Amino acid sequence: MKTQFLGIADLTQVPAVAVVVDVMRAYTVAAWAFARGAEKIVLAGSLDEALALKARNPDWIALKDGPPAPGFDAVNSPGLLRSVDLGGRTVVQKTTAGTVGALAVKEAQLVLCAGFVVAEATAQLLRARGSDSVTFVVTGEDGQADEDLACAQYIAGRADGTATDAGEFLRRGAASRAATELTEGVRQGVHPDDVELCLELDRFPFAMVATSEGSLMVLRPHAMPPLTGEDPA
Ligand SMILES: O=C(O)[C@H](CS(=O)(=O)O)OP(=O)(O)O
Repeated sequence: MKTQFLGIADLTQVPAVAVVVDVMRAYTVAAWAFARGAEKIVLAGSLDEALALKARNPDWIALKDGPPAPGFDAVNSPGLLRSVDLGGRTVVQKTTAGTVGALAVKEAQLVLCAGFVVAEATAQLLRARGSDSVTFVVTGEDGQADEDLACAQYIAGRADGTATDAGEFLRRGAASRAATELTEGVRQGVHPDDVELCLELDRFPFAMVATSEGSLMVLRPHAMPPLTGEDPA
């Protein structure tokens, strides 16, 4: 499998297959939203768009990163979201890096959004699709976020059968600047368990697929069957 790892600003062409990685915290949060029952997540391009969508659909849950803000129902924290019942709800998510990265590749034939919590399911879906060329979008820190790059490299390895041990990749996530900022209170809208939750390998058995639905980009879970027999890696 041919792979490239690019920051959002480095995307000069529409990739055929894109895996948008945001470990801390957008796509860990998205996975938790689905685990808590959300039907779908609309990825908003701006705070104004998120608020406009919420105004048109008052039963939707508007979520943003940073501190709580008027008009929004939730923040971008897996630790805070994990106790919220989202059964059947639509979430509108706007974050600094993760949602921006997905919207930057919305023309791709296949867009997956990922973090460590859905790593194996994401790799499994890439294998199932027979993807021979995959662009990983490293969303954080202008493509330099090591938790995102580590997760992307791990998924790439799992997808092409070369990676077996997640330990070093997870250690890089734990040592990343984002982890430090979340732990030391630099970022806002944080629960003390957020870093640990973002580094839970394969917590969920689904990949997350983003598709265009009318003018919106919509993320949905894609259940993957449990692996049987030989480990493909
Ligand atoms: O919520 C997060 O941790 C970040 C926001 S920031 O880097 O703290 O400004 O958003 P994300 O898009 O999930 O990386």
